[in-house]
Amino acid sequence: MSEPAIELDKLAKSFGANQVLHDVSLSIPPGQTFALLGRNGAGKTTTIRILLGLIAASSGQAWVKGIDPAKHPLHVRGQVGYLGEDQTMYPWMTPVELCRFLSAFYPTWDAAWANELLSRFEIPPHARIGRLSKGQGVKLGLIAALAHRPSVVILDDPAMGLDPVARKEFNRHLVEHLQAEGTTVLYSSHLLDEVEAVADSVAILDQGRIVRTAATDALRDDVKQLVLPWDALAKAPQPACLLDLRRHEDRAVLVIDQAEHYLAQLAAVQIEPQVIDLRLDDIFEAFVIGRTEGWPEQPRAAEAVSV
Ligand SMILES: Nc1ncnc2c1ncn2[C@@H]1O[C@H](COP(=O)(O)OP(=O)(O)OP(=O)(O)O)[C@@H](O)[C@H]1O
Repeated sequence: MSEPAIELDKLAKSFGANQVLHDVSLSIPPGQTFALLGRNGAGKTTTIRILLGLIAASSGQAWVKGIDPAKHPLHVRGQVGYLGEDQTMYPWMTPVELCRFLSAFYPTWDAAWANELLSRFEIPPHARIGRLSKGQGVKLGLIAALAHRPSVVILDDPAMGLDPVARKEFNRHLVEHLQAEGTTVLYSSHLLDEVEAVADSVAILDQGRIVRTAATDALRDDVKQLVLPWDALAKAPQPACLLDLRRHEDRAVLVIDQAEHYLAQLAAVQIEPQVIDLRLDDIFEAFVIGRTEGWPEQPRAAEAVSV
């Protein structure tokens, strides 16, 4: 098996007394498009900054293409295409000048592709960068990150600040182009419907901990919403992987991980709930804000309930 393009092993990070990453481990194979999902403050940017050697982990290790960013930060940054959340570029240059400037640093700079992206993204080539709109600045940052054709690309919320058309352009064209080229892409995002369309795998980061990592399709297969009469819960085994439990009038609405296993347990007590497929945003929500308390007491003598 080939070496992972990106690997994290039990990464922890504290800022003073505030521990913001706990035991974060990940392995991303080459060519994969991997989305890091988390609410504000979950630790996405901190993880990315450690991967680029911009900050040091408190403990644990990270590797990009086998290189330790804590020891060789410049080597890693030379190999990776990176777009940060608050990328600042040289405001006095024009986009064309910036591309020329960057091409001197990267022997692999693809000037033709940079020009094609400048025109596809409708960036005024000769305007001062300081005068560009926020979205134009993000697009220019993407070009700067990608035009040296790195084999690993790390993007911190690349769609932030882009309008819906530009986001589609990013997802449909740019990410698909990178996928076709076999580039490894790690990106953080809040826009889950767009992630769903392109990410091979996702990790859900909640308060500095990875609570689930899976191939996007497998996650949709594993996590389901089940609807059954509330009274049936008393006869149902309590699920080991309950993510959310709500009562809607006389019905119980559950979100369950490893749903297939739990459905078999329910079938054994003659309960056949309605099974509903979930989108990635609902799955994410169940993991990070799901409520699991309130399971009814088991009755002393359980009777079979059919629904
Ligand atoms: N330099 C720093 N000093 C102190 N605390 C920090 C520093 N950088 C980040 N933090 C804290 O670490 C936590 C995680 O922040 P981080 O920026 O990694 O979150 P995020 O998941 O990227 O959030 P967002 O989606 O809002 O960008 C937050 O509580 C933040 O306040």
